[in-house]
Amino acid sequence: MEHVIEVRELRKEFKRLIPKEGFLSSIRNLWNTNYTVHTAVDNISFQVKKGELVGYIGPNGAGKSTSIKMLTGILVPTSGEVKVAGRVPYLERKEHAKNIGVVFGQKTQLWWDIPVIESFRVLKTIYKIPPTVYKKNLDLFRELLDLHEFEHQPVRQLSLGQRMRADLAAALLHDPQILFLDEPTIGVDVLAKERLRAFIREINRERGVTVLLTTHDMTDIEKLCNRMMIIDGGRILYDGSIDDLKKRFGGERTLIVELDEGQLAQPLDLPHARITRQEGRRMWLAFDKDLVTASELMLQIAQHHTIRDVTVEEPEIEAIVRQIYEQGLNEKEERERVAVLDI
Ligand SMILES: Nc1ncnc2c1ncn2[C@@H]1O[C@H](COP(=O)(O)OP(=O)(O)OP(=O)(O)O)[C@@H](O)[C@H]1O
Repeated sequence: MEHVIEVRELRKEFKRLIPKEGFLSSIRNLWNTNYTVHTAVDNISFQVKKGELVGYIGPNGAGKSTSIKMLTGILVPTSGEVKVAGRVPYLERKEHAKNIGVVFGQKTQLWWDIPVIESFRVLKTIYKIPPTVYKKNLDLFRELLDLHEFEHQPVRQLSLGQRMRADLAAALLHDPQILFLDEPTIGVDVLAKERLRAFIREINRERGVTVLLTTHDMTDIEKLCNRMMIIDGGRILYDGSIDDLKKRFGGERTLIVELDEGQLAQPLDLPHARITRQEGRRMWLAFDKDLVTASELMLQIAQHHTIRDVTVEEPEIEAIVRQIYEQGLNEKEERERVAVLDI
């Protein structure tokens, strides 16, 4: 299958000034040539197939925005290769722009003071969108995103959820093959999030638009993506399916059993489970699913106890990801490599 994003050994370093302190420091800083070099993206490699919807996650400062900026052509890499739809983004910015749509949740791409529909018309001219394509897309986005509610209002008057809907539509008017979404659900309420997710799913499935989604919201990832990449300290720590992530790092599941009154006096003898919590007649039993299944555990308990109710809790993706960030961060501290240059 065709790869629409190809990244090989991609690296981005930023120079940071080491400020001089003391007498006349602000003036002396004008001639300051002491820098530290910070590696924001550290030789990452990955490929994305046409039509994939990939989650790109990582803690603050991990290198997500820097990588997205290299993929969209805003930043020039320090070294390595990047190709999007067969083009090198920073070398062919104009042609590249026709292939991609970009939404930054924190910052609108629309003009603040003019009505949304006028911004769309400007984009139609900039991207030379044929009238039939423009009309077809606008009609569809009006229907899917209820744009008519606010399309004649200037962007500055819109709620955050409305603004995201307008930004999503704007990013897709020119039929791009690839959509980069940087926190598209940030700050919007639960219902509005659902609506944005439904739209992203629709354009991915129905139009085959490849999506790279950056978010801190694990529900976005669970509801939208099959594949997830975790970046930290500029390196990719995980690249695979969410199911595999749960299998590899999910560790324990929990069986919650509610026993009949008066049975708690008899101890539970379960070699492959341990009690992690108890409230009244309810017990939380952690178990490794590779050693014992939930139904085997229930049978073992039922030999000596009467079970009134039972539920199994899956490991939460949020907790797994938190664990990976914590472990990753420890490693990162060990390999902190900051070279001081005196240019
Ligand atoms: N223009 C710049 N100059 C110097 N350092 C930078 C610059 N842009 C980013 N960095 C640094 O590079 C690292 C990666 O930043 P980046 O913005 O890519 O992180 P992120 O994963 O997008 O974080 P967040 O989730 O907070 O948006 C950070 O340490 C950041 O301070």
